[in-house]
Amino acid sequence: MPLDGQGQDVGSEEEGGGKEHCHTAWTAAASSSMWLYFLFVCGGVMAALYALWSWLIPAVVQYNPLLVVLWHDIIVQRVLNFLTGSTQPQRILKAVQNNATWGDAESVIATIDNYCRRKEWAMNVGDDKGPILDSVVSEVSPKVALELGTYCGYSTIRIARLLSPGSCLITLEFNPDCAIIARQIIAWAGLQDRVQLLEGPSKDLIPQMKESFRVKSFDFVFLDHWKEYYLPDTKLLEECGLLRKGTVLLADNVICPGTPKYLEYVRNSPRYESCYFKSHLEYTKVEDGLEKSVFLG
Ligand SMILES: C[S@@+](CC[C@H](N)C(=O)[O-])C[C@H]1O[C@@H](n2cnc3c(N)ncnc32)[C@H](O)[C@@H]1O
Ligand SMILES: [Mg+2]
Repeated sequence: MPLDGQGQDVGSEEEGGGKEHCHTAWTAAASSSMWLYFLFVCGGVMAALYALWSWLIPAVVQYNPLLVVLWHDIIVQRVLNFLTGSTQPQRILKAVQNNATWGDAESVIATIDNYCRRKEWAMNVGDDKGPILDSVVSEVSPKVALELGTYCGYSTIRIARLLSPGSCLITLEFNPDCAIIARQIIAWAGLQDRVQLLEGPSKDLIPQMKESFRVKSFDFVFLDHWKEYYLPDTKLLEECGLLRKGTVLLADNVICPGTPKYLEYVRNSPRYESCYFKSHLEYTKVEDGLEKSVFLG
């Protein structure tokens, strides 16, 4: 009996064990297929988000000035700052160090354009308006040039690489974090000897140009700092006697974000002869352009 009982007991245990084993195998199979399904859904969601982030939204917003600023300058930049623990100028410097040839200005320009077209938009004058800037600089062939607003040094490099030996470019930047990066990018392009980067607000530095930096007058001025300063700084340059008959002012972003007061001034003042070069806001399809204004004295 005990044997039978034991035998019966063993038999029923084996049966129970088999059922349990079967049940466990089913649970394992079900949970692994649930996992596979979960991973598949997550992968799909990630792929869709990536396509939205890197292709669909940029393709849609590139036609609208407000959406461009909202998406690229506010959302994407903040997300990348948060995820990478770095600033946009630091990321641009890294792209230059990883991809551009040391001492080769053209390769620095191409690297920055490539990075800003493919990875993240930045407020450089860019590769659409860049050739217009190049042609005006080449035509003027300035001995002494001024740039208002350096950011990472992209336009500084575009201008400085076209200067003849003995010429120089003074560039002003009031954000010290940008100035640190710009110095390194300008050095990477091999142009540090032709460029003097001054840190501080234009309204304080412009009046010091004659005494502290021995500038008689500028042959060329590139205006590309915050748009509300274009007009007051132009008037300051006039008051300080830093414009001579024939000085060429070239102003970026006169349509987007726009500089209506400056445009009204240079287009209506008898002291300037002004013309517009139509193009696009950097790395987008939004209309923007450069205003070239020759100071008549
Ligand atoms: C549009 S970004 C310059 C882009 C640069 N010119 C390029 O194309 O590569 C404008 C820069 O001007 C600087 N800035 C704005 N207002 C300024 C001022 N009043 N004085 C000096 N720097 C200024 C900002 O900190 C910013 O880095
Ligand atoms: Mg600009």
